[in-house]
Amino acid sequence: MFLDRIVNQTRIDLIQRKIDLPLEQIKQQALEQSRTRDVLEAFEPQGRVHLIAEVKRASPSKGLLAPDLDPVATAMLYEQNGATVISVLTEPHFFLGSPDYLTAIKNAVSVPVLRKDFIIDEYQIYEARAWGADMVLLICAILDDQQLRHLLQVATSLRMRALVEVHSQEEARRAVAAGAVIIGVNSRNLTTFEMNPYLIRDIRRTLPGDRVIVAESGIHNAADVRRLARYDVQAMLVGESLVVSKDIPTQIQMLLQHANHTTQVKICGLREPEHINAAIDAGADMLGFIFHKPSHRYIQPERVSEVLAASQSYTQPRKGQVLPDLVGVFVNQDADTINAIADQIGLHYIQLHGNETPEFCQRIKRPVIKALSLQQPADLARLAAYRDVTWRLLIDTPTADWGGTGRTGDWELARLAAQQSKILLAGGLTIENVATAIRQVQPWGIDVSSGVETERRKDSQKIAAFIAQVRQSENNKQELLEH
Ligand SMILES: O=C(O)c1ccccc1N[C@@H]1O[C@H](COP(=O)(O)O)[C@@H](O)[C@H]1O
Repeated sequence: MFLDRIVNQTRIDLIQRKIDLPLEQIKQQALEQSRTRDVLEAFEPQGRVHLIAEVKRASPSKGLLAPDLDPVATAMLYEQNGATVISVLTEPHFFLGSPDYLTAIKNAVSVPVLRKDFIIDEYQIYEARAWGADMVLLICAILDDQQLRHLLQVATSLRMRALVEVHSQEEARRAVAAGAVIIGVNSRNLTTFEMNPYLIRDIRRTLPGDRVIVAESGIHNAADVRRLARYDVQAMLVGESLVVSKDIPTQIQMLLQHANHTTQVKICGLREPEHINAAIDAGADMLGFIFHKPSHRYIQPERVSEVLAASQSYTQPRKGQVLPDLVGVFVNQDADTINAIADQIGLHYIQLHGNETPEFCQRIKRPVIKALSLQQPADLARLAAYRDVTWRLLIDTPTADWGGTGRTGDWELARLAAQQSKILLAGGLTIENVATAIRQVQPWGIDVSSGVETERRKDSQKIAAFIAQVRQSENNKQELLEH
């Protein structure tokens, strides 16, 4: 198995390196280095997704990626185009890395540098520092609890930061218990090389809010990074899609643009497989199901699994396609019922569209989208009480029917709300008005139901046209930013 092979090889290599340069000497070299560059400072401002750009020639899962790559020139290009941290492979056998690359890169850039390697011994941390690294990778899968704590403590004693990598809930729990501040969720299983793009979503919501989360592996395109914006990661670690790119600056700008300035789209009130297909094929980010019985869009909870199973796009996504997240919409139901339905269907978010209080939101065991309506500027003050106990706020048109009425609200008030919080804008959005809404309100996401229906039934063509319109308005925004 790969992980065993690489750890064995690392042990063998270490024996020789420790003979060539004993621990006391490498420690001395480490201590003689100038101050580390602080990764956590580099991750300011919070609320945006930073890029850790990786310099690697090869990987065991993909083979030779970029045989002619110039490590220093590539790292400089990364920095010039907005990378916050440079990750450097130093492992020579499987990744064709080298300590020399790390030192040369550290001298050529002004951002922090990560030693990306299979660290199993404190000696390697002193080495990392001696070579110039500001941060080290610690992989939970190859360390027991005692080793993890010890290596974290050695890194801290050298004023280095550690990126503690996990690939399961159990490893995430261990990382937190060991005191890891920066936790990387690797979508790739290092034993089988299998990818699980949904792992970050599931692990993210169990991690304490005060940890810095890094998404690792398999980050290639706009849809990949749009998802990361939903999981509130502070950084994405990207290697392969950069080193194989023919145009690295454009690839970096695309990743950063879509991770930080894209508009999330939720298509709500779905009840039929063909409309789920249409939403997925068009690139919807979230699918909403209404569990409010008086609504004509009501769907029985047990029916949701059936319609998803009958949706070909959901059960057999195209290669590389990542499925949208599932949102359940509830109005003034009790928390136990909501939590039970969420578990039963596997909902990812709960939208509360009634009079639910901030205290009630805290009883929901999934990230909460709280719908609020704004009638006058004074109503903006109500948002504050919900901000810390919800995942996102949703601004909908005030109506007696709670929502889904097809009526637009006050976009000026919504714009003010969007300046304070990441909001979803809902209420009367249509193919015709959505571009204006995005331009005027600048919401984090938009939510539509009536506007993609014909005679009270979802309309696949309208769903596709609506999402295309949103993406088009983003392209226009990008062009405006560039000129
Ligand atoms: O759509 C419904 O029937 C509904 C019922 C009760 C609460 C919320 C509901 N829908 C939400 O309303 C907006 C969509 O509004 P519109 O139809 O586009 O005007 C969205 O947040 C839905 O989740």
